[in-house]
Amino acid sequence: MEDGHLSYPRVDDKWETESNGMELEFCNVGFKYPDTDRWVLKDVSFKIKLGQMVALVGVNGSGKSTAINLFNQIYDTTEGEILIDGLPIKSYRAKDVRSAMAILRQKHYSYPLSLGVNIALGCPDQHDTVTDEEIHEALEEGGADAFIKKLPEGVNTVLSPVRLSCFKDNGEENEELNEMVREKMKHTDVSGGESQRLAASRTFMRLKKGDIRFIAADEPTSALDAEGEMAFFERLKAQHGKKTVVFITHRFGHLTKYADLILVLKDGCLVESGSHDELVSNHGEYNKLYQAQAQAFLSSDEANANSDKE
Ligand SMILES: Nc1ncnc2c1ncn2[C@@H]1O[C@H](COP(=O)(O)OP(=O)(O)OP(=O)(O)O)[C@@H](O)[C@H]1O
Repeated sequence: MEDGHLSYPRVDDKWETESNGMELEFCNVGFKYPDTDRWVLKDVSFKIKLGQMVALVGVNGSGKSTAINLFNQIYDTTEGEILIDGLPIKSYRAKDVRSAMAILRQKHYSYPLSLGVNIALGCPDQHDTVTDEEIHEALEEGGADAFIKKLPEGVNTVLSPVRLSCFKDNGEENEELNEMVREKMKHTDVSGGESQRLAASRTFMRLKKGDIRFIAADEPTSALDAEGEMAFFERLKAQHGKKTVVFITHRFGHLTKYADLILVLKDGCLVESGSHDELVSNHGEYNKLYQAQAQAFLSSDEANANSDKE
């Protein structure tokens, strides 16, 4: 992709003072992954205002994560364009725009370094100036502090160490030293939910440093227990009005009801947009997905009455 020449954030009159988020606009965006023929996004248009909290919903494969990949300039649009703060995304230096974003993805990786360093790497440019206190705060915010305290080596634990081998001068492996290294390099397992808490902590660390204006969270709580999910949502809600937040979720409830705007994707098309109440009363795709979950909490009489209404 060609890099732009403008620095971000913009430094002209209006945008210099407007630091409470990032304005994002999709203008008739169409997208096919490289070397494929299928349109994954088709003629998608929407605008997200500064400081808004937006939910991106839709069934599996509807194109939600792809939209985040385009915000983050992992790929270029095939058709249409994306505007940031009123200008085409391509006119800015990609590094500047990415530095203003914190993206919490579905798949996250742990580097073969201590947990503390993994969290500090939330801000790669400044990881060596991060203090122990900041790491502990980020772990608390991501809900990872309790399980890390139980690990014998705490924040110094290395989850997946690199496998090392020791050789003698003659090129044969040195079994005695290998045994010592194996002992030191023991693999520590964490659960799916714990791993998600670590990824969230890395994102909260990123929010502490630098000028982050946009947060995207792709199914950030899919593996969390109910309490962990609620705590994470509260942390995210605290950013409302200060940063622009987009989250992808399959769980309809707490955060979707609170969102300023819900965008509903189906087969790569934006089929609905509005608030929770508006979309429920539309009786369209959102309501169908919402009711599928809500029915599980209703008594059988209420559920029957609802299905009669549909
Ligand atoms: N790298 C890729 N190359 C080709 N096709 C891809 C690639 N990544 C995703 N796709 C396809 O694009 C479509 C949209 O995928 P995407 O991950 O955006 O959906 P999603 O709505 O986020 O799904 P989910 O709810 O399952 O996470 C899917 O059909 C998927 O198979």
